[in-house]
Amino acid sequence: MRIVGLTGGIASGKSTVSNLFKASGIPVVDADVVARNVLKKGSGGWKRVVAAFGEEILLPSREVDRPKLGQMVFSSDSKRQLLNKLMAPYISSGISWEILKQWANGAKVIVVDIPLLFEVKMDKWTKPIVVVWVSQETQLKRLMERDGLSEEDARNRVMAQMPLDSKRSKADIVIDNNGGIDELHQQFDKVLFEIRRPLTWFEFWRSRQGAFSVLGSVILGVIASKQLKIGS
Ligand SMILES: CC(C)(COP(=O)(O)OP(=O)(O)OC[C@H]1O[C@@H](n2cnc3c(N)ncnc32)[C@H](O)[C@@H]1O)[C@@H](O)C(=O)NCCC(=O)NCCS
Ligand SMILES: Nc1ncnc2c1ncn2[C@@H]1O[C@H](COP(=O)(O)OP(=O)(O)OP(=O)(O)O)[C@@H](O)[C@H]1O
Repeated sequence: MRIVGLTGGIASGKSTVSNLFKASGIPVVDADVVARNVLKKGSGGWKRVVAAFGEEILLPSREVDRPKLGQMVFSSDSKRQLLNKLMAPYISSGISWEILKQWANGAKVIVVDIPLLFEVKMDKWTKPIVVVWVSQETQLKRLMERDGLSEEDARNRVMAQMPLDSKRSKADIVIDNNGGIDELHQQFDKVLFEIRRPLTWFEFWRSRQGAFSVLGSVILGVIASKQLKIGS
């Protein structure tokens, strides 16, 4: 199985690109969705986060008040690191579980959309790595427009992540998303062509079909060697 890493910065356009992958029939594992499930009321992650940050981060429904927690952690490095530490094991096991489900479905190519791919060192599990890049100016503008944030809040969120230029330098494929949607579509078509190339042997063995082929060959080998022993 080919596990493509899709990353970038906040509001650089990852979800826009991952929607294009989904529309092309490629399954996408979305780390933000996994992280949201980890914070659902009553879950293990919720309990740890509430114990550490206090009940003031809860809404009357006892769900986490996400904008409030976001305000706290994006304006304080230590609080953000604490939140990351508490949620990391739940997020990584959630992502692994989602990948396993795609493996069991027989998927040959999947995309894992992880904003913090490099920061949480999951880049070693994904190849190729696609980085959706924009200039900081475009990033701030789109972030403020999409989330209705002040420039200061938007800057805090951007600064909470590894600089996009560093991510760009670690990419196998860069999508420059400074232009309009049509330009993005043109680049996407080339990326889709790349990631649909035939699997390498390693990727094939890592797929369900490959694992079953290896298992089948081992079983046949054992049967054949037993037959040979009986015959001799
Ligand atoms: C702080 C929270 C509650 C704010 O929720 P909110 O709904 O406002 O934002 P959302 O989850 O949609 O995230 C939006 C974007 O913020 C960025 N972001 C989220 N968490 C972090 C973080 N810990 N550090 C840096 N950037 C982050 C990502 O680019 C993400 O795509 C939420 O982001 C969260 O639980 N973050 C910690 C979990 C995490 O690390 N998520 C990233 C998945 S790898
Ligand atoms: N090429 C583009 N031209 C104009 N607007 C765009 C383009 N690409 C994305 N956008 C807009 O920019 C905003 C951010 O895009 P998107 O939500 O895909 O980013 P993201 O990287 O997934 O963000 P996050 O890290 O917060 O999940 C959205 O409002 C989206 O509609």
